Amino acid sequence: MPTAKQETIPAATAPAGAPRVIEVVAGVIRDRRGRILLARRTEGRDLAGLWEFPGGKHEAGETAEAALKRELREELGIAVEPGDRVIRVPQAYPHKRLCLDVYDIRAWTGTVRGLEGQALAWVPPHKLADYPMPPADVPVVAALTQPDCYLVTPEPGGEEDATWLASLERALAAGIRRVHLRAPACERGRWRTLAGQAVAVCREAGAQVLVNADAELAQALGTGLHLRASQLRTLAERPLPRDLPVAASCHTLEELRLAQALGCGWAVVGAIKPTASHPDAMPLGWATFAAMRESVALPIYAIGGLTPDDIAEARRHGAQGVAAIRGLWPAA
Ligand SMILES: Nc1nc2c([nH]c(=O)n2[C@H]2C[C@H](O)[C@@H](COP(=O)(O)OP(=O)(O)OP(=O)(O)O)O2)c(=O)[nH]1
Repeated sequence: MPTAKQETIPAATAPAGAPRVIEVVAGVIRDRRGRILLARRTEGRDLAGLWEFPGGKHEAGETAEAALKRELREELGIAVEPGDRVIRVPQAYPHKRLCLDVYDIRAWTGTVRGLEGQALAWVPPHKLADYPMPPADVPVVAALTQPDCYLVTPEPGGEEDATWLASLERALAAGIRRVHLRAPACERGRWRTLAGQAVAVCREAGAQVLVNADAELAQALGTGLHLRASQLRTLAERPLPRDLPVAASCHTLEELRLAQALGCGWAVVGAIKPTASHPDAMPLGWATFAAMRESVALPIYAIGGLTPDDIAEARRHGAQGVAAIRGLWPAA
């Protein structure tokens, strides 16, 4: 992963007439119990009352590392050693555009104090989402608490079901913890049985499961639901209860906005690179991905010709990580 020592990267291509992008750097500071420090934005400032990761704007000519060290000394009275990047989130607000570049703090010394009158809270990672935060922080919290790989299953096709299930088990053994069960070409009866077996295998491994498109099958199996982009236009409300995840595949900003309005937990956007399944499709590329991500506050996986080797690049453009069929399915 890149570190804060690296130079600032230019933001996504700005739409014509868009305001200049403000570079903001923030740190994930942990205590010995693994809790993460949040600070509350004080009255009279933009986004007052919301909780944030401590940090602030770059001063002219400053690197991310220098800005982070200065901000955390001024705001909290601590000396920090920045580590790996968590995620860099391009985000548009109604009156400004910023890039929130978030780094893990590898080590720190001193006593944490709110030197600017800000309230502070040490928060266990699983409780971060309970704190009201600015839109740019939604992908940050997801990056800290949710899987960076989202496996999309390949069609079983002519393969034996047992062989396909054994491959799924190998993917889970390799660390996959979020699975999209997808086989639109599979005969329905066969798929219902195979999907049921796959859900059992995923649960055994502690992985979260979503089935593709079929809300009835998701309800029957008690899984989440991954919507096709076309379904976003037909649904008036979230098709599952709140405790079950709903996600969506999106190709346009309009679809991303529909996914957000519907209450999807995350989206998948691509194709970033050319893929074997869509060799003639024009790839989106990372800059367009980042420009799309700027306008919603959703965690977004990048898809299309990607593997785990692309996770750092994905995070650098504001993605939660990578979604893939071939890139995450073990070789036979
Ligand atoms: N430090 C920090 N800032 C964040 C986070 N999320 C987020 O949207 N921001 C925004 C709020 C601010 O607009 C900007 C950070 O600016 P700042 O904290 O240095 O400065 P400020 O209060 O003077 O900013 P402003 O009112 O002029 O916008 O980034 C976050 O998690 N941490």
